[in-house]
Amino acid sequence: MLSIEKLTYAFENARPIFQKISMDVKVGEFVSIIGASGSGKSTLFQLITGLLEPDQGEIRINGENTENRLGKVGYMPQKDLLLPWRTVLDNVLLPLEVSKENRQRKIPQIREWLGRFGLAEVEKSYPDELSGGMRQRAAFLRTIMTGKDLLLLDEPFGALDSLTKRNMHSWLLGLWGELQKTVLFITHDLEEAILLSDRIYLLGRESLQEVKVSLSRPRSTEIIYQSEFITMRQELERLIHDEN
Ligand SMILES: Nc1ncnc2c1ncn2[C@@H]1O[C@H](COP(=O)(O)OP(=O)(O)OP(=O)(O)O)[C@@H](O)[C@H]1O
Repeated sequence: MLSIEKLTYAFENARPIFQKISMDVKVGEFVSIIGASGSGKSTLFQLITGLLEPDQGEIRINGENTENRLGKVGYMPQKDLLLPWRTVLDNVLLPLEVSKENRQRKIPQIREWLGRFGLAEVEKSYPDELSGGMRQRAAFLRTIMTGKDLLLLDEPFGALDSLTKRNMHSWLLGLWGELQKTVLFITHDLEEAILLSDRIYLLGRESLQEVKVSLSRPRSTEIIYQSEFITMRQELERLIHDEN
C-alpha cells in the first residue's frame, strides 16, 4: 500500500534527516514508527502526504508515484484540529462536505460509527465540552470518514494521561479487526507500539531498522504482562540504546 524507496531529504542549509531510507506498509498492516524527538517522524509524514517533496527517492501509494499524495491518505496530525464551532457530528461530517458527498444520506451510517467510537451521546456537543480521549476518538473518526484506506496517525494518544491511553488502546484493539484499514502510526511509547503493531520501524540518525512483532491477534491490553511481550520490549530498548 505504501512503499518508500531510497528516500533522501534535507531542510535547507541543514544536514540530511533521511539518507536513502526504504520502508513499506502492506495492505491491512498496523505499522509504528518510533524515534527520538527530532529524528524526523513528522517530517516523514509530511513527505508521505506530499506537503514536502523528497530530494531523492520515490514514495508510492498503491503502486502510484503521484504528487497528489494528500488526496490518497487519511492524515491525523498531532493536534486534533477539531473545529471548535462545529458539533462532534458536524466535525465528523467534514470530509464528506469536502468531497461534496451527500451528507444527509450518510448520517445514519455515521451515527452507527459514532456509537462504535463511544460518541453517540455527545454528537451534539462541541469539542470544548469533550474529554481528551473523546476528542481524539472524534478526530480519529473524522480521519476514517475520509474513506481512505491508508491512515497516517501522528501520535494520536500522545497527550492523553496513562489511564485514558490504556482505555484507548483497549478500544482500538477491539475495533481493529472491523476497521479494515492500513495504519502508519507515530509514537514515543514502546509499549503502545508493541501492543498495537504488526511491525515497528526504529528511526535513528540516518537509519531505519525494522522489528517484527510476533504477538498473535486478537490482542488485549493484558498482553503487556506476558513474558513474550516483556522480552520484545527489552529487545526494542536494547536496539534503541545501541542506536544512541
Ligand atoms: N520547516 C523546517 N525547517 C527546518 N528544519 C525543520 C523544519 N521542520 C522540522 N525541522 C527539523 O527537522 C528535524 C526533524 O523534525 P521532526 O518534527 O520531523 O521530528 P520528530 O521526530 O517528529 O520530533 P517530535 O517527536 O519531537 O515530534 C528537527 O531537527 C527539526 O528541528
